[in-house]
Amino acid sequence: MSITGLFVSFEGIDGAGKSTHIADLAAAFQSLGRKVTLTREPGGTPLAEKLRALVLNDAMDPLCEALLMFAARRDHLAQVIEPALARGDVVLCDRFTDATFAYQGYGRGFDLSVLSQLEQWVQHLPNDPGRLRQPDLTVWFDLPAQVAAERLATARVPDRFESQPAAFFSQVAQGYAQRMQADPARFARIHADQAKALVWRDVRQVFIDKGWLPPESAA
Ligand SMILES: Nc1ncnc2c1ncn2[C@@H]1O[C@H](COP(=O)(O)OP(=O)(O)OP(=O)(O)O)[C@@H](O)[C@H]1O
Ligand SMILES: Cc1cn([C@H]2C[C@H](O)[C@@H](COP(=O)(O)O)O2)c(=O)[nH]c1=O
Repeated sequence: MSITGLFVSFEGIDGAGKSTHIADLAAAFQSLGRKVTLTREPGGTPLAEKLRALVLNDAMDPLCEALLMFAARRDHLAQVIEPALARGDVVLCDRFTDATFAYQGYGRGFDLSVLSQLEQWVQHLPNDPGRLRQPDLTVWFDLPAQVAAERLATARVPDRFESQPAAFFSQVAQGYAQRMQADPARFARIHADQAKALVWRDVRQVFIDKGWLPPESAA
């Protein structure tokens, strides 16, 4: 019997708490005997990780930034995501294309129609060019920009994005809200301004409601 691959992306402004919960989700799926591919964007392949280092650290204009994000995504899809889904893995991806719309589109103000065109070019399915690869589920960690800034203040040295002002992240958050409005069935919005244990409870519940994880008592 073939197992169907599952593609889940995690989104939110920097410091929203994605990484904190992705590893626990991976463990929950592994305990069910599922093979998990844990990955991130930009990044996930040797080439895409090099592009990540460039976009996170080097000054560039918004078009260059958008092109590098999609170039990294193209390699990531071809080398990691599509093969993993074909094997039947659960792919847990820290950010995907919604981040490009939210950060480059809403944050930087870059033309959304150009981003849509790049999305068509990069994400068409290998065996069905008329369809785009999209996550089966996108978990959006929604956190006020000010709270995220406070969490990150002590956490690490900020990169090009993390050093943006709170106003930038409010625009990015608006971008995520628009993406969710355009495709509500794909999104689960998590209220990330709660204690870690409560955020985890809500994240886990989303997967239980989908029938992808068993209820707590049966786990
Ligand atoms: N619910 C929470 N309450 C308080 N602090 C939290 C909570 N969740 C995460 N944190 C802390 O906030 C910081 C950022 O969390 P995390 O790295 O998981 O965010 P992220 O969304 O992955 O960020 P980025 O996208 O920038 O990598 C970490 O120091 C983490 O321990
Ligand atoms: C995929 C993607 C990412 N970004 C930004 C968002 C973050 O600031 C960084 C990645 O850092 P993280 O700690 O791994 O979250 O990159 C972006 O601007 N556009 C994108 O498409």
